Amino acid sequence: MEQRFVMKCGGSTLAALPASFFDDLRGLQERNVKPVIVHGGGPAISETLTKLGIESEFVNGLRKTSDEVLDVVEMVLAGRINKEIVRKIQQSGAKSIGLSGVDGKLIIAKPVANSAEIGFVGDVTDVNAAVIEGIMGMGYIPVIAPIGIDEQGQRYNINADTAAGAVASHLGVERMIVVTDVPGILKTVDGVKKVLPTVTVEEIDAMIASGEIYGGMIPKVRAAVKCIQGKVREVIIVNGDEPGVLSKAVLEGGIGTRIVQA
Ligand SMILES: Nc1ncnc2c1ncn2[C@@H]1O[C@H](COP(=O)(O)OP(=O)(O)O)[C@@H](O)[C@H]1O
Ligand SMILES: CC(=O)N[C@@H](CCC(=O)OP(=O)(O)O)C(=O)O
Repeated sequence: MEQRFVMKCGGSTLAALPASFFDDLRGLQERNVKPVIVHGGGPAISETLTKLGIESEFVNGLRKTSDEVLDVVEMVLAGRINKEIVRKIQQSGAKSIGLSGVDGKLIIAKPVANSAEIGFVGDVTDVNAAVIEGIMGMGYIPVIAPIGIDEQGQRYNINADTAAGAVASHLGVERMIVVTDVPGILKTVDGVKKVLPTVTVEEIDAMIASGEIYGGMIPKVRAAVKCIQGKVREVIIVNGDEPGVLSKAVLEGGIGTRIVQA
């Protein structure tokens, strides 16, 4: 039976993902375990902004996005990064189509509550699941850049974890896998950092309050909590460096941190 999952690939790890990672992805696709990829690329956006003499500013982890910054975000995410992932998947022998949330009105967005302060940053209001399902139905792996659009045609920059969680929820997949540069959620126990195998929603709230979860991990766990409150059964946070990480996470378990309802 076909199984589907959403995979979020963070900018922290994209450049370092080995060819074997994409071979693993192809292997899953061949076993009827079908991925939908949503990617980030924060570091690459910041790098390009620096080259253009534009400073990067963040408010609670979200990039302040003027119209000028939005052009760069779209250029880097929907252009360079998106096509790089599509090329790597194709090199592994699988089929892939890259698009942004603008294409086919895939990701419908509205301004975030504090948009007066941070500009064109969006929250997802709807996902056009039929377009994604159509691409998957043709045997292609969809690769989605987190740019949203509203009914007036305005573009929005969306945090990639938030976008991935919304895609997972709207597709009603069983599982979301968040690929990043750490082996899971880390907690210091007796002075030693350990990967937590499983974390519940209550534990996450406590770890954010105590500062044990901070920075880029916050949007991940918030997106995870939101989607497991819907149809998604589990979210697994893993390190892209680990050999065979995807098939282990999907088929075997026992890797990374699983975020579960209770
Ligand atoms: N409790 C935690 N466990 C692991 N990583 C954490 C934790 N709290 C914060 N982090 C940070 O979150 C980072 C991953 O988020 P981020 O850099 O935004 O990655 P990505 O580009 O993959 O979205 C880690 O490299 C780490 O610095
Ligand atoms: C609103 C907002 O902050 N958007 C992010 C989108 C990219 C992203 O989320 O990339 P990572 O997954 O690599 O962090 C940004 O502009 O950096």
